[in-house]
Amino acid sequence: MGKGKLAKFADMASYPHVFEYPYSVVDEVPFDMKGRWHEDFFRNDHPIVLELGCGRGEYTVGLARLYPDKNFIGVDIKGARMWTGATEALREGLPNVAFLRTNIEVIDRFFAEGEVAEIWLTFSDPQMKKVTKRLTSTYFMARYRRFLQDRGRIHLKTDSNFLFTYTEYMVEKNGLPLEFSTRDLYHSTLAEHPDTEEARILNIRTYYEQQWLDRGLDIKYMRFLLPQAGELSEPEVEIELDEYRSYNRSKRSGLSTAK
Ligand SMILES: C[S@@+](CC[C@H](N)C(=O)[O-])C[C@H]1O[C@@H](n2cnc3c(N)ncnc32)[C@H](O)[C@@H]1O
Repeated sequence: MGKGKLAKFADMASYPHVFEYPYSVVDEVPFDMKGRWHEDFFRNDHPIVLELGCGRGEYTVGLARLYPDKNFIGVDIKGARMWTGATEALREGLPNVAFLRTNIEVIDRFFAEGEVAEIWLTFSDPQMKKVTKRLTSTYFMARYRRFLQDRGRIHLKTDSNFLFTYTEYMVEKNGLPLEFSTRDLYHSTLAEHPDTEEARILNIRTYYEQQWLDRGLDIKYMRFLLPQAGELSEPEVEIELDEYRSYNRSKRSGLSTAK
């Protein structure tokens, strides 16, 4: 039988590579490692890559295996999910993996200016009702800028047409350099070049990704850079909502488009 939540939480509290700072304690407990992840935890100067909303941490662990010369930190608020990746990394003895359990809204409290090289957003909730909750909104981009290197790379892998379309508009409106974009990952680039490094990276499948693939949905992927210069502005566009999300989402607004 699998472990229950309490046993997972106990494991997490004892893991040396897991840092737990949910919103409720973040004001009271100082975080001494801001600006010191290289020196105090990884003990190298390799680039740091975050997976925001990592769930079970498939990308954090999968990328860490592929790139021993980079450091990976999975971030999520759900400890029982994160336990899976954290336990795998520990069992394999991966020295380049950490997990941070916190709310992404306060992510800039944990990293100093320029400390992070790349961000992965994997199957993030599209947050169709509220733009400031969307992880690719300019609200979050402004936060990422506080710790991401100039022209740091952001990867978005998603099933959501809404989130992908919104992000395309956001990138275009702000003139962010777009490195790559596809609306049907597994029937285009990867199928044509299965042996490339890019294919190895993009073939890592997350828990949510597998569920959407099983339903026959196309997986979308884009990669863009976030320069430090220039003011960011929100795109004012109406985007069609993802209808299928109503299957497993309890509340819907009844609208068919959103900004
Ligand atoms: C749809 S799941 C995707 C999980 C994983 N990336 C995957 O593909 O299987 C979204 C994840 O983001 C986390 N999340 C969403 N908003 C968050 C926030 N503001 N702060 C921390 N975690 C958040 C949730 O807890 C959840 O695990």
